[in-house]
Amino acid sequence: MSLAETTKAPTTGAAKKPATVFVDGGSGTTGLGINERLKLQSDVVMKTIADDKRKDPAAKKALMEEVDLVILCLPDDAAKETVALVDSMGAAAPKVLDASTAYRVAPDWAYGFPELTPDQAAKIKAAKKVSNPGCYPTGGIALLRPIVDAGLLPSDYPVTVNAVSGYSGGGKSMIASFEDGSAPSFELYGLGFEHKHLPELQLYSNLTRRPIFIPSVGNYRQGMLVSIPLQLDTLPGKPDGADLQAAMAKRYAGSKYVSVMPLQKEGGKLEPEALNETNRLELYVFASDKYHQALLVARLDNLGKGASGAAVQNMRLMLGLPEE
Ligand SMILES: NC(=O)C1=CN([C@@H]2O[C@H](COP(=O)(O)OP(=O)(O)OC[C@H]3O[C@@H](n4cnc5c(N)ncnc54)[C@H](OP(=O)(O)O)[C@@H]3O)[C@@H](O)[C@H]2O)C=CC1
Ligand SMILES: CC(=O)N[C@@H](CCC(=O)OP(=O)(O)O)C(=O)O
Repeated sequence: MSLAETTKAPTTGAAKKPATVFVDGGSGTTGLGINERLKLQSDVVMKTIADDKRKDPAAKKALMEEVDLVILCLPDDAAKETVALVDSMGAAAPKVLDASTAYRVAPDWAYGFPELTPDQAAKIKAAKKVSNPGCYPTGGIALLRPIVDAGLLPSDYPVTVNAVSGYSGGGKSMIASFEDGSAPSFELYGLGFEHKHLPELQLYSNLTRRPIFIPSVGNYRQGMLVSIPLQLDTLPGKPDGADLQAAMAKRYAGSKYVSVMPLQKEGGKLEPEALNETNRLELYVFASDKYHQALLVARLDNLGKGASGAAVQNMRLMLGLPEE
């Protein structure tokens, strides 16, 4: 057994000493958010890399030999490079949690949405490699999967997902363009029907037909709404809003971070920033019995349950630590 192996903390049950974590890409938007959250956790120790070595593969590898888990907060190509390093480490390899898009539909990775199904948290806990979900899919999948599983929405239904995000969702370059005034107040994007979140949105919602996904970004820093309109009389069995809300409430009963809100029949308003700085996700069903129409809406912080908050939730599962 190598020296590095002997330094690995147990990953099941309560750790006897603090677990060790390295955040690769720790100075980016998602990495900084994770660092802020980890400062509040006494059972996890962060190992940091010298600033002038932060893109040096040899320095990364040496650090990864010392830690139980590495969290990748990198662009996709850089994430793939670090995963190749991990794969070359044999038994000394740490567990990997990747915040990029690179491995979200890879069959040998666990998808890091613990609330997806009743057994997903156990899969994440047991996995060596976990992909942290995209922010928009977190909202879309959370709304769709329970109603597809319940048979209320056919898996080949023509689903449309609309969403708005704060500009921090685009990382350092988008933040700079909004904060220097060069970006518009609001814009639609992803208009080529190719947004990088579509594969995971379709796969983990259990949809056989590719959804239409139209994201947008507004001139505010963080917070997101993901909404899905439904013509209820086109669904087999003609469910009403209460049926949809009940299926979601059943799936997420007892969840610490996902809340299914009471059925909304009086209309109203929703703004995207209410859950900022939390790891929470709220799910709403707005419905009209008169017109047989419904709107499903997820509200979350794109930097919280949509990125860093979810990463810390997954990290704790992977390290065998209790929920925060
Ligand atoms: N922002 C968000 O809401 C979300 C982001 N994500 C994902 O998380 C990942 C990071 O995104 P985000 O934090 O927004 O991006 P940022 O652009 O804010 O940060 C990326 C960081 O990675 C660093 N970096 C780039 N290449 C390397 C390398 N080879 N080795 C070490 N560090 C490197 C960059 O440094 P430098 O600037 O010096 O190149 C930068 O600090 C992406 O894959 C993104 O898709 C996921 C969910 C939500
Ligand atoms: C507003 C904005 O630009 N948002 C980003 C998604 C943020 C996110 O979840 O990123 P990853 O899937 O890369 O992890 C985008 O649409 O590309």
